[in-house]
Amino acid sequence: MHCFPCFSTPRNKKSSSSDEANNNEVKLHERRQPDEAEQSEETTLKIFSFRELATATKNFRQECLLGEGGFGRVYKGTLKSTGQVVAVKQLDKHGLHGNKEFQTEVLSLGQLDHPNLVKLVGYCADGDQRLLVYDYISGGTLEDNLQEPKPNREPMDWTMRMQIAYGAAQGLEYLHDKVDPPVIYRDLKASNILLDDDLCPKLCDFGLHKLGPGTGDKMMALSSRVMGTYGYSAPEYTRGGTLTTKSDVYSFGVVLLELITGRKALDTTKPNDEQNLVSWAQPIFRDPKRYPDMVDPILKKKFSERGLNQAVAIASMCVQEEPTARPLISDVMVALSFLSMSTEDGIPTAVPMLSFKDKSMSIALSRHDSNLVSPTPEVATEDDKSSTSSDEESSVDNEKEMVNKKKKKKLEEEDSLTESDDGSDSNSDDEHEKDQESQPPKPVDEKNQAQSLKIKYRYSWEDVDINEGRLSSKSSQKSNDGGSISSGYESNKDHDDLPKEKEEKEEDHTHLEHMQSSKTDDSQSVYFDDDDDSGDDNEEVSLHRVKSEVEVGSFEDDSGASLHHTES
Ligand SMILES: Nc1ncnc2c1ncn2[C@@H]1O[C@H](COP(=O)(O)OP(=O)(O)OP(=O)(O)O)[C@@H](O)[C@H]1O
Repeated sequence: MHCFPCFSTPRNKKSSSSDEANNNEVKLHERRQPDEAEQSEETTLKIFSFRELATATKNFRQECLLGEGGFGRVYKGTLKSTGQVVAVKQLDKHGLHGNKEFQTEVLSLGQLDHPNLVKLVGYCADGDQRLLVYDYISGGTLEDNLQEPKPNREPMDWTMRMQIAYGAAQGLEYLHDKVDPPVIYRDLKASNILLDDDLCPKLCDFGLHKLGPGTGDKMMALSSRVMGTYGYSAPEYTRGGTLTTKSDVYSFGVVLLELITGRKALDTTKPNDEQNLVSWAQPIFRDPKRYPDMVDPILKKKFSERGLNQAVAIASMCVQEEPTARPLISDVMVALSFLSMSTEDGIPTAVPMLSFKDKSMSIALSRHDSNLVSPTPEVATEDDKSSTSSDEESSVDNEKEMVNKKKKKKLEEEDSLTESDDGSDSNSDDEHEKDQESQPPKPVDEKNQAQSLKIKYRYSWEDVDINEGRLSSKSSQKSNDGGSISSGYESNKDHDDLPKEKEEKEEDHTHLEHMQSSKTDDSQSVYFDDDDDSGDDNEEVSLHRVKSEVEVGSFEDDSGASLHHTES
């Protein structure tokens, strides 16, 4: 897959020179990044004369016209000085800012720099002409690629679609979280996502209005004309015009749905009840058995059930009516980073819930994938609900005993296998593991999750290296056989593997602190919370190279919560 190189995080360059104009260029200091307050960046925007751009676009000839949008016409051009191919956006004159305002806005746009954003190369403010010059992106829009695939191009497969979603999420995450003040996109849609020749997505048309500082949920008042496109606009925005970063998350959810289904956000050629993609999808969200039916038929069922379930779970979270219920784009991005990985068997690795800033994403995904949270019935009993801490200690002893018994049994089984296998057992573990991984995920009994106090879980963690531009993963499980633990995590593997794997993987693990499991009022929910105020550190760990042993305590009930929390 060619797409990953452009997904890497841009490296910040240190600024050394001044911001004064130099040789037809304006040098500026980049907006401060929140995590690098003392570092400033330098970016360069070219100032073009109208004549230069007229030459580049053959005098804005019709044959160079790429299209026309809400802000004006866009032409393809070639800069005479450098030979660079560009897209020149000639802004409609009516309602344009004055020169100073325009420059201020453009200069701040020029500071935005991310591999998943179309780069602003320069601008022209000549007389009453206002033009923006962007890198030309040759692969067309996502909308065109989905709706009218080029004859010489294979239709986008499932993994490619998830990679496009992942790239778009990265661009949006940059605007929301890495730029200060955050930039609300306002008009995210499939026709504003351009694809390069490698199908790497680039968001265009962002930030054409300056946004004020946010409070709370980065709520920002809409100060200028209403934007957005029907079918993509969040309901709160359509109703009252209030824009937040969560409005962008809604639009992103619609784009993700388009990638999954191959349908348009709004398609007036369809029957009434199918015209609006979100309205059509809502009842299906509640019925996972119907998920395969919503997938783009062009994919010919070439997708994994787990990947589909999780992608639909993410999309359905994003398009929730209530903005605060929608996930953060950073969590969406993390989830998609896992769903977009190519694996040998085509089945995406399970998403480690530790990666998320917000619990809601873990909950939604765990409902769709027993690899994330899967209770084992063997130790969960009704009586356990009223257990005391001494009960729990003895339960730990019982668990240890059980683990030891299983370990013994497993060793005996392996011995007999070795004898009968004539030395060919070197691969047997791998094969055994593969067999188990290929098993369909066990359904999650959510009720049982919430009620059981002595649920044992094992956690399936991933080893991810996003920084190097490639994503690799391996799964491992680990249990706890010591310490006052009353619960752990469970993957979709059998418990029988547990002790052996523990021995094999133990030295690889670093410890992730302060994980809790709690029961909430909502009997459907199991929360995995980060108890540490410095949660960001943990997120940082999980985003980059996650090797963690997770140990989980449990709440007894809502009233007399007895939280057990052990670090080892
Ligand atoms: N940097 C670019 N490289 C290549 N094509 C581009 C570029 N920017 C815009 N285009 C193309 O120019 C056309 C007009 O784009 P523009 O973004 O102005 O409008 P739109 O996305 O069609 O509508 P809207 O204004 O509602 O977003 C589109 O077909 C778009 O794909």
